[in-house]
Amino acid sequence: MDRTDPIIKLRGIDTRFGSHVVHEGLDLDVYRGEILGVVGGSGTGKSVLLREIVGLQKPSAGSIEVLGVDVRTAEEDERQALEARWGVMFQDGALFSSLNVRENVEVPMRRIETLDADTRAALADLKVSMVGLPYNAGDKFPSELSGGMRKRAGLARALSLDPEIVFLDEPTAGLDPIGAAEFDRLIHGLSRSLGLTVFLVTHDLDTLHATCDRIAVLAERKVLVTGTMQEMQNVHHPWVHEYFHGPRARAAQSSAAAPDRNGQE
Ligand SMILES: Nc1ncnc2c1ncn2[C@@H]1O[C@H](COP(=O)(O)OP(=O)(O)OP(=O)(O)O)[C@@H](O)[C@H]1O
Repeated sequence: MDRTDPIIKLRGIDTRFGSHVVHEGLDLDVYRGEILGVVGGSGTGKSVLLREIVGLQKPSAGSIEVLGVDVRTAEEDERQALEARWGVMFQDGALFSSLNVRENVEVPMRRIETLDADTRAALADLKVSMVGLPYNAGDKFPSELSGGMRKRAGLARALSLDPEIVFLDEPTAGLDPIGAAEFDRLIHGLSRSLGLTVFLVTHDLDTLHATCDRIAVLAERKVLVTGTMQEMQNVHHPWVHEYFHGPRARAAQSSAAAPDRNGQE
C-alpha cells in the first residue's frame, strides 16, 4: 500500500437530512491497493458515505476527490470517465432481473462503442469465471441464483470495466458463514492479484480479520479512528472497545488465528 498516494480523499464532509446531522467535518484517505473496512454503529452513515463518494448522493459540504478528480464539481464527461474506473456492488447485487447474468455484466461495457456483441459476451464470461461462478451461470437469470451467487454476479458486474477501485456495501450480509468466508477469500484474492483498491462497508468481524488492511471507524459523525485490526484493540472509545473486544470479536479473532478448513494458514 502506497501511503503517499491517497486515491480517495474526503475533507470536511458534512451530511444533513433536515435537522438530522449524519456527518460533520469527516475526513478520510484511502490508499491505492488497500482493502479498507468501514465500520460503525447502525445509522452512523456508512452507506451514505459510500453513495456520496460514487456521486449518487451529495454531501451538504466538503470535498470528495477520487483518482484526482473532484467528484462534486467534475464536468459530465469527466464524471463518466471516472465512473469507468470504479465498480460498485450493492447489498443484494442490484442486478437487472430481466437480464441474465452475462447481460448484467455487459451493461457497463455498452458505453464502449467499439466493442462488438461477441467480444462483450466473451469478456462478460471471463468476469463471471473470475468471481468463481460456474461456466453456465452467465445464462441464468438473477431469480435462478442463490443469494451468494447473486452477490458474485454483482461483483462480476462491478469488475466489468477492469476498475481500479471497488466499492462493496455489506458484501457478506445474508450469507451463511461458509459462503461468507468464501466471499472474503474471493475479495482478498482479487484485490491482491489485480491490485484493486477496495472500500468495504461491513458489520462482519470475520471479514475485517480475513480481508482488511485497515479499518475506519465511523462514530460521533466522523471517522473517529483508522488503523489495522491490531491497532483497533488499543482504542479507548466505548463503542470501539465494545466492538473489538466483545464476544463476537473474540470468536472472530480465534477463528482467524486457526487454520481454515482446507488446512491453509
Ligand atoms: N435519503 C435520506 N433521507 C433522509 N435520511 C436519510 C437518507 N439516507 C440516509 N438517511 C439517514 O442517514 C443515516 C445514515 O444512514 P446509513 O444508511 O448510511 O447508515 P449505516 O451506517 O449504513 O447503517 P446500517 O449499518 O444500519 O446499514 C440514517 O439515520 C438514515 O436514516
